[in-house]
Amino acid sequence: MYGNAKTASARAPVTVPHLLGMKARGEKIVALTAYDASFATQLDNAGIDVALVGDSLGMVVQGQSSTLPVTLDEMVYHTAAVARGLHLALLIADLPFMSYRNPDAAAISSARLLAQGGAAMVKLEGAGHVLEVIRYLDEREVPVCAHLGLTPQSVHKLGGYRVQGKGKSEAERLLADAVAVEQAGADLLVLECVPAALAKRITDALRIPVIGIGAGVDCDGQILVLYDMLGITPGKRPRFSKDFLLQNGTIETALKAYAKAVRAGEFPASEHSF
Ligand SMILES: Nc1nc(=O)c2c([nH]1)NC[C@@H]1CN(c3ccc(C(=O)N[C@@H](CCC(=O)O)C(=O)O)cc3)CN21
Ligand SMILES: CC(C)C(=O)C(=O)O
Ligand SMILES: [Mg+2]
Repeated sequence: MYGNAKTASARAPVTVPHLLGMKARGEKIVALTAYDASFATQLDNAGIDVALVGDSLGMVVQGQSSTLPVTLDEMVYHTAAVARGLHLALLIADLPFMSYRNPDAAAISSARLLAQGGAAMVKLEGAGHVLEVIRYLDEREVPVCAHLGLTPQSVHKLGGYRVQGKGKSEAERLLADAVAVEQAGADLLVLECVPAALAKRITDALRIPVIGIGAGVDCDGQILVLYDMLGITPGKRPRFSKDFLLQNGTIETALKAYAKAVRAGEFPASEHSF
């Protein structure tokens, strides 16, 4: 049977070494975003492995048009709320825009997310100068999730929310960045909106687990924005998302159906991939 699908009471909390073991054993990692305590408990009850307090909360909770306005105070607030409802899934919190602009800022920001927010890991976007930040945090025992491909905090440079790594040189660059973040000490990598074939190459090249969103079925795990997979995000939803509430009727069964589909390699299908 799949790794973490036992009843909540029988399961042990998910840890960083546990996720590495899951990759080694070929068990898919199931992740979702969460922004409050009530949904956090729903995630735990459904056997979700990883909960991310994403800065996507700026868009789906606050109604902003990008993730850039989200502040560290807001991330700490939501992370602490999620932590109160979460006892099993590994809790990751996004470092918001500019909160990791240099190693010192990143350490101060991460300390707040871990100490006040109760997160077990922080997530940051990009490579380049961010490699030095990852190294600095890793040396200070802060678990780090890297995030490459479509990095929403770079929306103004990218020119929109578009698939990344399409050309040959862009693909090689992305693979090199992925190897570099692992080398710098990242414990996990989120790969967003990249062609499925490239995501598979990157996943095969890395020792650390790769969690995909719009990155095809061959990643070590999947993540979606919770409100997208419950069909409650207003307006246009990304093509890679799927409404699991529609066919399942309750939030509990929708979350369980998502977890089951990811573990069976049935989500994402080709229509959710690039
Ligand atoms: N509700 C929500 N879901 C998300 O997945 C999400 C957020 N918000 N906010 C932060 C970022 C922004 N993301 C996005 C937003 C839009 C697309 C999008 O519309 N993509 C096009 C593909 C464009 C192309 O083909 O290049 C799509 O049709 O899905 C993708 C990622 C992912 N993240
Ligand atoms: C979509 C995920 C990976 C994210 O970064 C967020 O929710 O902010
Ligand atoms: Mg984010």
